[in-house]
Amino acid sequence: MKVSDWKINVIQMDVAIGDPDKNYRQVEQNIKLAMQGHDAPDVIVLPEMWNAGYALNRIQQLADEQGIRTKELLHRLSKHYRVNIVGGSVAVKQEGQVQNVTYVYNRQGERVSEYAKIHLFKLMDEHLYLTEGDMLHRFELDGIPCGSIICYDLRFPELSRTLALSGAEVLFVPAQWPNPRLYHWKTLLAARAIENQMAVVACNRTGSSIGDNGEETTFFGHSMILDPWGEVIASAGEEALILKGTLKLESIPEVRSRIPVFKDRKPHIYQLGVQE
Ligand SMILES: NC(=O)CCC(=O)C(=O)O
Repeated sequence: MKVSDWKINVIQMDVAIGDPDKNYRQVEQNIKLAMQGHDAPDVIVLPEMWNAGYALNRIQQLADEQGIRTKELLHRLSKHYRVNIVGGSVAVKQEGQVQNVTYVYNRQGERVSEYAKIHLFKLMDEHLYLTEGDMLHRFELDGIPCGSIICYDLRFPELSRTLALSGAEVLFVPAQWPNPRLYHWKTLLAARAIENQMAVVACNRTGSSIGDNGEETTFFGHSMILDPWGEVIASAGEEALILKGTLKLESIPEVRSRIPVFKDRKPHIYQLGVQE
């Protein structure tokens, strides 16, 4: 099935630090809420590290062992509601190592993607507690080629370009991107959309957390849905809500033919490096 209008719901929620039970409950409630009424979405998107938050000192105990709890929840809800779910990301423990992992489920309840964050964010000590991923993944939802990255990965244009070159037309970006870097968040999201001529769907958490070091970090929300021209289709403020927007998928080939960026690339020159 290939669709033309894709209804997206972005769950911009607070995350209770170090309290997975509360977070699994509120994710389930939010997904149920999104599916109520006549305007049900095609895709639901969650934020980064929503199961445990950045309780990194305790992450070995709090992380989802083999991702079992998260996979069960996302499988059950995507199948029951026949909705695609880009499951934000969760802390997952496998063979003693914890990674920041995105699971994606299609409407049939099948897991179609698993991606571990590649660039760990040193300002939030991720590199001290987590193990980085080493592989990008392209997947399809409703016949639409998609890719996902996580938060700090957004600063590395190589990832979204690699995904776009592999055919991805929609990029999902779950995040816990804090103050005071709102300008970077908005600008980088628009840049990734414009340079890759792809739609970008970004889900940032809201609220605040007191970390293990006793410091409070506040998150500004501002989840966004952008079209492949970089225009904002929908944008949230700082409060918890479900951001709704519709992607017109036919605009992707239209934008790509208007300015043929991909045809105009010169990879043989990029590979030569820089002459000094
Ligand atoms: N959770 C993250 O990766 C945060 C990234 C961030 O805040 C940034 O400025 O980059």
